[in-house]
Amino acid sequence: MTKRKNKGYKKSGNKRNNPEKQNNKQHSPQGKSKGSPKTTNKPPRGRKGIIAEVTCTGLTKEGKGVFQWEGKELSVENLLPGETAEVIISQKGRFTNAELKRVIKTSEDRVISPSKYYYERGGCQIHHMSYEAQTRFKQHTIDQLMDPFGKPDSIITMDHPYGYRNKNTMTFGMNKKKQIISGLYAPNTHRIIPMDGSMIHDPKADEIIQTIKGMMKSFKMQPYNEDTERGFLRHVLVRVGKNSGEIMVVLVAASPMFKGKNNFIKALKKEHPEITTIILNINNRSDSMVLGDQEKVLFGKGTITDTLCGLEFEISSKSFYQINPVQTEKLYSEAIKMAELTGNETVIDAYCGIGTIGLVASQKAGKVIGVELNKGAVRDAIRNSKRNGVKNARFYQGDAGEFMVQMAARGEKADVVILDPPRSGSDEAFLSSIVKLKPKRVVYVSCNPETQARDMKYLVKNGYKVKEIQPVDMFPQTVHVESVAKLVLK
Ligand SMILES: C[S@@+](CC[C@H](N)C(=O)[O-])C[C@H]1O[C@@H](n2cnc3c(N)ncnc32)[C@H](O)[C@@H]1O
Repeated sequence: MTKRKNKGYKKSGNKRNNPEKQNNKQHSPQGKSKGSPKTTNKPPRGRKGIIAEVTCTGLTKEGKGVFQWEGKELSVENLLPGETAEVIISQKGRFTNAELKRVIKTSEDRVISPSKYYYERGGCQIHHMSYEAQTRFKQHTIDQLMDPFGKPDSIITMDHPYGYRNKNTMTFGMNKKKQIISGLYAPNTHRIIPMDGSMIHDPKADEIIQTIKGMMKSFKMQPYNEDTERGFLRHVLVRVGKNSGEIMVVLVAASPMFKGKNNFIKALKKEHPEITTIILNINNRSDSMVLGDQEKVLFGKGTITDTLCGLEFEISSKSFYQINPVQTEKLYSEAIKMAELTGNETVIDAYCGIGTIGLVASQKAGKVIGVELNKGAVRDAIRNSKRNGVKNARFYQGDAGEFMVQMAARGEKADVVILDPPRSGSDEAFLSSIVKLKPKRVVYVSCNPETQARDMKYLVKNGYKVKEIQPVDMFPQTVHVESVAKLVLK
């Protein structure tokens, strides 16, 4: 658990200016600093900007440093509260953009990130913050969002907040020198940031992806080009069973015509005998979905197995599986505690994925009913139920809201509802059915506390009371927070 301090986070407006103890170390994201800062009140249009010296007064929810400039509140990546810095300010259309040039006074919360992609971020928006400061930031975020319901507990932190992701996806492309690159898309674009790994990825998964990149040239395998719609390999997804050691590699290609397939697979297995299954996924879509519908197993059984909370789970390529298994065990244990199961209850596991929460709950419940939209995940859940010898759980495929409406219409009963919806949260059909079914307890697990708070507001208006909120740090180095809340029928 971490100490609860409130340092320089942005509340509303930009009134806070809380420079903590600072030193005068210089920190230059672009390597060099040139000349003295200039300021004018009109930033030029386009890429060239003007340089301004600013002081950071808080953080946005995306983890960007907030500062005032010419009467405007702006934000910039990689700047921390209390720090002064030179920023490059430019105008693009109606938007004023800021880019960090160099930090003049650093905060005691700043750390030298172990990532060599320090300024490219790749999803780790706050890896320049000490882990202690990250957890303070997250606690503050959740405290603010949950303010209408009471004070959340202290966030459950991770002992080793690196290398935790069990699923890595890298996109392939070509740089201007016609060299093959792999990396992550820059936020909100399809521009690839070349990276050969990340501090939060499983290192073995990164290693396999780099091997594939290295093999592409000799196998004359072209990366797919979205503009010309030519080429073959779009992405590589690697899933690692952190406890079992099993590894799945998914080659996402634009076409099923895989020239030299057998030799490629043979060579990859030779380099990485630890790979237990290889899948070819065909994605000829033009949207930003990584996986297409069509799949062919090229080697192994097409799934991996992992253990979680003492149970075994079979996972297929498209099924959701929590990406941080160490913290997932803590999260699930909180959720099960909140469910207060005595062995007799009927429990609904809504948005159940491959059945993980429901199967863990089944050991302490009378009966578990799971519902999930993704057909493959439901197949996995049924298989997982059998694999673990669970006799009191049933899994159904469908929309959780519609399923609950039908349950309510049939006058069925549920004692506890556990829901774990996607980032967009639940919907009115689902929530209004909870109100009709009247379970004694609702345990709401969420990776997006904003939509969780919105849905909890509905339940509170309609007869429920929030008893406990437990944040869990499932995504260290990023701004995301997981939260589990217990609501009881008044
Ligand atoms: C955050 S995941 C949780 C999965 C599972 N509880 C776990 O911990 O692994 C959300 C799940 O909701 C499923 N889902 C999304 N929309 C849904 C809907 N309308 N009805 C049912 N399931 C849905 C997704 O396929 C995904 O498996």
